Amino acid sequence: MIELTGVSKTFTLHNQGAAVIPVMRDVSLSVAPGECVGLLGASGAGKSTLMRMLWGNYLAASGRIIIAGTDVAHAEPREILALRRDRMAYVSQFLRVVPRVPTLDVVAEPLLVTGTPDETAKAAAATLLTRLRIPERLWSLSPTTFSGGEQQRVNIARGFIRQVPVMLLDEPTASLDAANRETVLTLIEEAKARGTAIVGIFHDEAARDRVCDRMIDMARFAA
Ligand SMILES: Nc1ncnc2c1ncn2[C@@H]1O[C@H](COP(=O)(O)OP(=O)(O)OP(=O)(O)O)[C@@H](O)[C@H]1O
Repeated sequence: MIELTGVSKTFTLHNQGAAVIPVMRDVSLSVAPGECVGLLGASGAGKSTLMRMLWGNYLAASGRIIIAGTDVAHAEPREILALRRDRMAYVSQFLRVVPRVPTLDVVAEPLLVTGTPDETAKAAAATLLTRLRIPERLWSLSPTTFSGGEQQRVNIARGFIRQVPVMLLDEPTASLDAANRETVLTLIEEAKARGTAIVGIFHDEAARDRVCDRMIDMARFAA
């Protein structure tokens, strides 16, 4: 479902004398449907960079990154957008939303854009918001003023509302209390059981031990 072959990445700092920073080289990795792979490595090892490459935000200097049939290392922007719309979800640590859009709509949006009827999408959003303990009185408000943990749960609800073949998770349990952390780990287990291939960064070791089938140490790919 996710297949990386010979991937390398360098950054060129054009505003600093075109300094070249090699970040990783020769990354080969495959993640099967239903498998969860955790990225390990010291700060600066390239975990976030790899996630951004999988998401199609950063180009690779070389290699192939095949995700659910699309080579994101070489795809046209419209192919990347189609992949994100239909086959891949990214739960980042931070919620980025258009101001004034109600929480229920923020969560339902990934379903609405793929043609799910309004009522069905909002019912699915309500179910997830309930599971993640966001009080109903907040659903009609924009999440921009929510607490860090509330925003993270809205982000998680939005990420898990569709059943997609590939998910990227960036510290999905970082600012959560025990009960919500448990819910998120159950959501991850449910996604795996449905066949979703997952790559994640988990600083929470117990969470990592529970949901990850394998860990990949980015030190292996140091450039
Ligand atoms: N946009 C960028 N431009 C230039 N260099 C970058 C950019 N993004 C990341 N880097 C560099 O790439 C290296 C890897 O960074 P990255 O954020 O992927 O590490 P990380 O393993 O996720 O670290 P952390 O655990 O601290 O988040 C760092 O040396 C960083 O300075």
